Amino acid sequence: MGITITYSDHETPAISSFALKLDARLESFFHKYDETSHSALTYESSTKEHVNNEIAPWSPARDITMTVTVSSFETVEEATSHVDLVVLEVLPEIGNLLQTLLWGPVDLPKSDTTDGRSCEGVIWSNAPHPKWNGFISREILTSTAKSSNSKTIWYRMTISLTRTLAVTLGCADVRLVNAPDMFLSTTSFTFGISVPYLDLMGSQTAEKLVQSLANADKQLNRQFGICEALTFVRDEDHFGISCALTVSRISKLAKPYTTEEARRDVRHLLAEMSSQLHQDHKCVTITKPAITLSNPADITKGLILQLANGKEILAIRLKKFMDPQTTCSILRKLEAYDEFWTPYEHELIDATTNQKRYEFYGVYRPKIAYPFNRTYLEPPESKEWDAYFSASRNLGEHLRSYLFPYEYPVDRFLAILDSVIDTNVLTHPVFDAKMQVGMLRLMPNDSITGIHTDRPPNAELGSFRSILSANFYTAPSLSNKGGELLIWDVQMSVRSDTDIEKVKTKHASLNLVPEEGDVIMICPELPHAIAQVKEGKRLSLNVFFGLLSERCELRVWN
Ligand SMILES: O=C(O)CCC(=O)C(=O)O
Ligand SMILES: [Fe+2]
Repeated sequence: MGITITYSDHETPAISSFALKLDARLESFFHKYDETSHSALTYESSTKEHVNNEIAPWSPARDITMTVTVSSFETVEEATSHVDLVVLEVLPEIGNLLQTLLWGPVDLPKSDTTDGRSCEGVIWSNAPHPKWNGFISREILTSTAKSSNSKTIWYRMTISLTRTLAVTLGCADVRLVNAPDMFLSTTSFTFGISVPYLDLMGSQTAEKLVQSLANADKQLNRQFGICEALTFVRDEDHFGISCALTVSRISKLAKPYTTEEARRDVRHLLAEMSSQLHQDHKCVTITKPAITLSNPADITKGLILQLANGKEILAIRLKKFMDPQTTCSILRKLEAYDEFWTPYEHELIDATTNQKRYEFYGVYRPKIAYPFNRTYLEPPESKEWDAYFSASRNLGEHLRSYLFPYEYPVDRFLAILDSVIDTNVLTHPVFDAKMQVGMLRLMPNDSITGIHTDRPPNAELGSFRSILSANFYTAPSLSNKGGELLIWDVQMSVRSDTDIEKVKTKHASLNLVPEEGDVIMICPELPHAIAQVKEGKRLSLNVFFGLLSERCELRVWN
């Protein structure tokens, strides 16, 4: 059994001293637990690993997130025979322990019990803490699928320290392995809320905000049978207080959380907050959501159109699209061959002179893949175009053959997209040849990309109303290991360096932590960057799409 505690920011002195104190107490508890229980408990804390690592200057992370994950079962039989024991012994023990260690026993009333619409036995309580200015929410959520004889239990305690930092403590997740229906149909979305700093000066706004979110949050739980996490970010330079809210719906019916529902909930929260804060709606800004789909079949044409130009949603994540055991691990074998890789340079085009230059952003590509951006602004007879089309096999074909008998994940992804919106590999109109599809991108430890936008300047490719990109992530969970995908919800004039300079002074609107096997689609015309890789290597596979101006169809290339 493994327990991992991760802290997102060690640089802040308040956080590091808090983390070290908690570490010491937990370590001694886990040591005792090892001696008295039949199962060994391994304990890891991120404070041990990354104390000196730098946080990307624009990283919005200013909170602590500690996650305790308990997963000790390999087989259904084993899980079934132990689950009650584990739930009874381990969960209350860890939950109560963390609570007691930090603040002494607190009586959390089981104030709300609802059978929810789609899950059973949600116990949710939220209590103000007697000693300090904050609140604790504690959820025990169980869900039983009778058909598959499976049971899922979540336990989470969230502790928010008003105005200073937020902590999510103890997400103990006991999963039975034969419950694929349950996990396939879990859908969530994330959005951010921020309140301008001025309003917080000398006022009680922050406390009220916390309270109103807690109330709204309670209602959301009641309404949908969802579990959620709130994190608050204190950002003194720009926004004041901001918060990211992740809402997940657990539905046996595989019904995705629609954008309409997300919007309705955002409106609901906004109204709730405004009335409690006596504030004008305009003072509260709400960032657009990122949609997470656990089942790729839930993708729709509507979602893709909402992502176009970053107009309505900022990202679509397909969770665990690729199999870690096969596709991801086979692709990751390539990391070891230094001779396979060469620097990939990002193009920079001066908006006034139309001159291009290339800059190394810390990303490597396979030598056998000729980068399409080398052809930018080059005439058809140039050596760059010749190099792009002359290879007998392009990288996509190499990877398809390398992965055989496992599928090339881009093929399945394009087939799924094609079932909802016509999707074809772009045939270059001048060369009458198919473009390459799929670019591997390797970022070693410490690398970091600048904030950039992507749009090919070659008009002959077609007329596109929006560019989209999809990234397939092969690394084990990147959480707390850096390499987050940061997106700024700022509409740019085409290739404007001044706009990018302005963006650099702002915090990202969205900070996505890619996990092994995920695919994340974004609109790369919005400024985006990859935060510093802090551990291991970040290997991903990237594809670009153009949404045609005249027809609702996608063209694909790299
Ligand atoms: O690897 C990523 O997360 C983002 C890659 C990127 O820059 C893009 O999709 O345009
Ligand atoms: Fe990009």
